[in-house]
Amino acid sequence: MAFKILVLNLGGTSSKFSIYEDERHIVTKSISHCAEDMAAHPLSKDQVAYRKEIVLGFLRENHYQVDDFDTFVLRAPPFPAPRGGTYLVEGRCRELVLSYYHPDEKPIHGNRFVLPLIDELRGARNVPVYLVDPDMVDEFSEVAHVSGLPGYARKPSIHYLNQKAIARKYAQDVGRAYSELRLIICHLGGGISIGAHEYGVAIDSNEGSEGWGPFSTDRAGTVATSIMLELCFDKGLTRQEVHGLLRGKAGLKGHLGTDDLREVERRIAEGEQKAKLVFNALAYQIAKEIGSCYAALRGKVDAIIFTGGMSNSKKLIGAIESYVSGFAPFVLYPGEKEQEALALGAYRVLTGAEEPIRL
Ligand SMILES: Nc1ncnc2c1ncn2[C@@H]1O[C@H](COP(=O)(O)OP(=O)(O)OP(=O)(O)O)[C@@H](O)[C@H]1O
Ligand SMILES: CCCC(=O)O
Repeated sequence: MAFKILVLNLGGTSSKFSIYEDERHIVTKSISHCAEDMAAHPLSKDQVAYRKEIVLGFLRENHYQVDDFDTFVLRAPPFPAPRGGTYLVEGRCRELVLSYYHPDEKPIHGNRFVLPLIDELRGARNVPVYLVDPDMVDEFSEVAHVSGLPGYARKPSIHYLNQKAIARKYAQDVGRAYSELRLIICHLGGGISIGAHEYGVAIDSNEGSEGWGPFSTDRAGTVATSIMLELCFDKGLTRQEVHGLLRGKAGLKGHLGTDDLREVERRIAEGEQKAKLVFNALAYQIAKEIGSCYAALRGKVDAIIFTGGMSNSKKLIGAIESYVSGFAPFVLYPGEKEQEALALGAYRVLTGAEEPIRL
């Protein structure tokens, strides 16, 4: 009997569900949630209810029931995982994952409420739940950790799961080992993370979740200290309001009222000058971040790889290329390899090929 694996990958604005039987992909459904649906389910607990119904619909469409599954595998929230691998969600690991769930607050990202959703789905059944290659695995070099503020190290926040899966896929496609390549990997999704990978190790990156780097669909990216001070102390805003502004009402959404790059492209095609300027600024900031990874890799780069939903945009890739095309060849893997990476990570531990990590 094959192991039946349900993969749940909830993004900020998207939901991706897959069913695998052993290593075999059966079906995937990918949904981009429209702004109206997100607004109709404003709190994290509302999102649990909303997306649970979508999962159940996906199972019905494909003639599966929740009880058919031997395991659930999830994209993890950004907890400080000590290393890459497959984590069993029990004990301390479970506590850490649940510490990101704030039912009565606006959700930051789907990975924050996916475990409560699974808990509702599995009920009393003791089905193992796994996480694979969590986003906050820290492989920074020693020098990359040092910030200018003593006591506050620079820390990575990259789409670790997808960055690693894409790096391995590229290595396989060119018939080389990931451990012998120097790569810049640009995950252009709801969030943007750009990583410098040196011989199989992500030695530096921007802070894709909450911090420095390019702005993204709805996040501000780098913000000057003086602006932070003004927001925190001069505007009478609460901590939650400042956070919501920087992550949720910034980036494309802040400038143009949409976090959908396809809509931005449509508006540019209709002649909207502001959309054009913001689009060009996005490409410019991404190119500059690629430049910083290029420096981290001492200018020796085998490929600059693009992945994530926004990598589908030929216009965006073209605009980035106009700045950094001379650095290294561009390689495109639009979308992501996260579903497969999650399923195979769970499969390895189910079959005993790998020990799960327990915290
Ligand atoms: N064909 C396309 N052309 C242009 N942009 C696209 C296309 N498909 C998706 N996008 C854009 O990609 C972005 C969403 O990317 P993606 O689905 O990878 O994000 P996510 O999974 O929600 O978040 P994250 O990648 O941070 O986990 C949106 O801005 C969307 O408009
Ligand atoms: C690395 C960024 C992951 C997220 O979108 O929070």
